[in-house]
Amino acid sequence: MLADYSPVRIQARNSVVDAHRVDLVLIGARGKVGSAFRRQLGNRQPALLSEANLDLRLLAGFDRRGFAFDTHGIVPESIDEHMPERGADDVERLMSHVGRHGGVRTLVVDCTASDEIADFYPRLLMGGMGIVAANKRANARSLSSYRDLQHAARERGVPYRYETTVGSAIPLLGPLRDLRLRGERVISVQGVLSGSLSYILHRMHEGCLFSAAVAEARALGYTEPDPMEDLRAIDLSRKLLVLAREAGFAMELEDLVIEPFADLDIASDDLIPALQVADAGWKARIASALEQGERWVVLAEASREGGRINLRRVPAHSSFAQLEPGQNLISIRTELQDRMPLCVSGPGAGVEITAAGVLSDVVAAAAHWTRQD
Ligand SMILES: NC(=O)C1=CN([C@@H]2O[C@H](COP(=O)(O)OP(=O)(O)OC[C@H]3O[C@@H](n4cnc5c(N)ncnc54)[C@H](OP(=O)(O)O)[C@@H]3O)[C@@H](O)[C@H]2O)C=CC1
Ligand SMILES: N[C@@H](CC=O)C(=O)O
Repeated sequence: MLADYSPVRIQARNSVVDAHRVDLVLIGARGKVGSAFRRQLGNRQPALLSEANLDLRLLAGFDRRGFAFDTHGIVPESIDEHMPERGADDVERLMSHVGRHGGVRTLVVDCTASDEIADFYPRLLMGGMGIVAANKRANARSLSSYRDLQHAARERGVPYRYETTVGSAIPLLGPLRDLRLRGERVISVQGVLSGSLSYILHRMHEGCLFSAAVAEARALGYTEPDPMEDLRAIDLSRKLLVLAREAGFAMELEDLVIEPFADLDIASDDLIPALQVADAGWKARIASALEQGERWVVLAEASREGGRINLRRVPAHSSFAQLEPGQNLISIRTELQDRMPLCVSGPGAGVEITAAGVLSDVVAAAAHWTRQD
């Protein structure tokens, strides 16, 4: 039996006796998105109980360093730097505990950027647990492993949602799925899909140096834990792969032609000073585009034939050049929406907005799951 480790245990909730309970296990509990998610969850728990009859309990939260668990639920904001150290087999024991409690639905919320955690997904889904992920890794592996996850979720009747993995909280993957369910074939997707690169380019067009713009994007929480994943367009290629697959294109990473935004080999620790070598080159490139009435954008696009990510000069009046710093814009062409493609836009990155998108996924997953009672 697992010991209860929680720093603060919640009070018993007797007011809504018929509430539908869903337990949450939060991974990456003290990361930027994970922490914002906990704050937002804590704020919304009473309203979700009284207005939506949903009793969302944080059963456990952990990261690489710490681990908290309580069968009654943890006060989300109470997870902090004093969380007990994680033991070697804590996670394994938590998973077996959850597995034994078949009556209570458990949603695992992945706010990491970890491959190790993505490795767990098949087991979680097959074990009857739902998943909400901000982590893109699992869906950006081979097409067959992407399909296996979809299949496992369907077969076990458990939710698997990852709306924030493309376009942060912009409703994109859900509407795309709806289009396909009603039989509308997607022809192509095209857009500015990276929040950090959108921000960095915007700031450079305003006169900011490249290295300083990257530092700002990192400080604002727009970049990946390793910002080189954004600069090399690795994160963006994961997003494009997920978007293309959700659009119905049978795409592998090898089908994408990827031009890195900045192809530098730099470790995360000394990143900003090392990036200064590229400042002058970027300054000249930006000046030359502006002189011609153009702006640089990083566009990602995919169709059945393949996909491409590249840095392009576009007229300054074009929609892709007019975006706010960090904004994304995605244009979806379908059989019925070809001449006038469907366009969605909004903040493409940011800690609070991403956490809000994760919370939306959690609420939607829990509401849908418990409706089956
Ligand atoms: N920021 C944004 O705008 C958006 C972010 N996302 C995604 O959200 C995710 C989180 O980003 P962010 O919060 O900025 O990242 P952070 O680096 O701030 O947080 C990552 C968290 O994951 C934990 N973690 C890493 N590996 C493991 C592991 N093997 N086991 C358990 N915990 C682990 C870390 O714990 P520890 O500190 O102990 O290492 C940390 O708590 C990423 O996948 C990102 O792509 C998605 C959309 C937008
Ligand atoms: N690093 C990402 C954040 C969201 O996934 C980006 O820049 O878009």
